[in-house]
Amino acid sequence: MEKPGIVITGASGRMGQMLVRTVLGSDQARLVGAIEREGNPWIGRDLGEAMGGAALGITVTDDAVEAIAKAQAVIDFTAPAATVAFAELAAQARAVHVIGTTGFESADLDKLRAAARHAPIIRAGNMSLGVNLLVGLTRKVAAALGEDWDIEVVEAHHNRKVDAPSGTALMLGEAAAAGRGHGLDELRTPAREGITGARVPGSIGFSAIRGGDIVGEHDVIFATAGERVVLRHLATDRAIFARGALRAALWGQDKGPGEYDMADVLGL
Ligand SMILES: NC(=O)C1=CN([C@@H]2O[C@H](COP(=O)(O)OP(=O)(O)OC[C@H]3O[C@@H](n4cnc5c(N)ncnc54)[C@H](O)[C@@H]3O)[C@@H](O)[C@H]2O)C=CC1
Ligand SMILES: O=C(O)C1=N[C@H](C(=O)O)C[C@H](O)C1
Repeated sequence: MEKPGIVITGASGRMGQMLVRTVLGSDQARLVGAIEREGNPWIGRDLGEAMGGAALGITVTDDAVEAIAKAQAVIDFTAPAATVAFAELAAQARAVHVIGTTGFESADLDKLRAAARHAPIIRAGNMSLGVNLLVGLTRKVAAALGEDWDIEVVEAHHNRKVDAPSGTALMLGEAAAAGRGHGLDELRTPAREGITGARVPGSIGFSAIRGGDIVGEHDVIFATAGERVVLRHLATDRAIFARGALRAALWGQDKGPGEYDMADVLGL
């Protein structure tokens, strides 16, 4: 059987370039297209040359319709509005859509759900094995510890990140809330500033640090009188996310329409 053809969106971005290298290094997939947004200086250039290497014979395009029409999978780490538009195109092409983009509003998620009626969508705020394991641990620890244990999620990222809390922090917060039998919306504390009043028992708080080139760090802190438990994941290389995304694209090849996440891909 022919190897699945992969199109990468946001190809000039931090994750886009990592994904290009990851797919090119795989013997299980073919890179068949690279998409960037209109006006991006890479448009019309050979992808390999734009990345500072040898020509690859793939021209970076802003014609997403044409590029996605020839793909079996789209790997997409861009921005919410772009991802919603790509989801419609991937659905039309019946291509697997792997979404790493974070920062969605609930209206965006409704549109992704609609697109997933036609083709598989695999979406996760973090594609790494370690974080997806940590999600399960967080759920268990939250369930085991009573409400006298306060839960705080602290995340740190590079100074170019545009959304907060991170997608990963929200995954961890959702897992903690689920461990306590709630949805995150019921327990989430708004960002703190000024006279906030004392902590609401049972609530889940989030803090975001932005600086330098931090790839991604997440702590889930369980704090009670006299002791703390801290669950931590440190990402030091974006390759972990790209490897997870490619694994998801391959896993999705024989799946029917629907919404999936990395726990499905990893069998967790
Ligand atoms: N789920 C995961 O494991 C991970 C998720 N992310 C998320 O991926 C997203 C991208 O992150 P970075 O690569 O660091 O950002 P970036 O800013 O370096 O790259 C984003 C790229 O998307 C392109 N883009 C934006 N709108 C577009 C459009 N309409 N059409 C085509 N291309 C478009 C931009 O031109 C840019 O090249 C963020 O939401 C981030 O939070 C990042 C790392 C891991
Ligand atoms: O923007 C990033 O860089 C990252 N985004 C994801 C998130 O929002 O959690 C995953 C990772 O932490 C890197």
